[in-house]
Amino acid sequence: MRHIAIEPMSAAAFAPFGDLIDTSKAAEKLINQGHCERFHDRAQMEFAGGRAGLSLFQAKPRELPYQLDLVERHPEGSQAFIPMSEHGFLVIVAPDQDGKPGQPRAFETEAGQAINFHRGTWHGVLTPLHAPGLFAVVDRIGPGENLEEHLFGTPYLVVRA
Ligand SMILES: NC(=O)N[C@@H](O)C(=O)O
Ligand code: NI
Repeated sequence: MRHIAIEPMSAAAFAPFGDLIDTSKAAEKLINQGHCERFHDRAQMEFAGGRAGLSLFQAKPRELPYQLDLVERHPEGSQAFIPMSEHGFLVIVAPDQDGKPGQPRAFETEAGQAINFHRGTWHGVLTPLHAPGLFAVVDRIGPGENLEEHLFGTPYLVVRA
């Protein structure tokens, strides 16, 4: 089985696929009488022909090595995964190659980080590595199909480098 080594997550490495959302860059605003830093407007979200939806996902934590059988994409909108617990999680993406996913890449976030897949980005489904696996998800609610799946002929195995 082909291996994918987990890469260190960074905004630059993830930029072709989406936004890494965290507090590493200084807050733009100090609000609430100085009691709160606002890390303002940190994701490029799209909800073509629909609206933004906020859902909770209760996902089963996975073990590493992780067998990757499938990636998917949302042609009409972005999708943000926001952990509701202080844990990192596994993020898998792939470039598009003529309508099919190219070589997948794997990242592991740090506690306190969220991600937003840009519209149409090939990605693995929500993959927690720690319980409770509870996430807020912001994505498109609207008419028409917004899910395209690709099953790999041969699965990949995601491993720590
Ligand atoms: N299908 C769904 O609601 N979730 C997936 O899009 C996912 O990326 O986990
Ligand atoms: Ni998705």
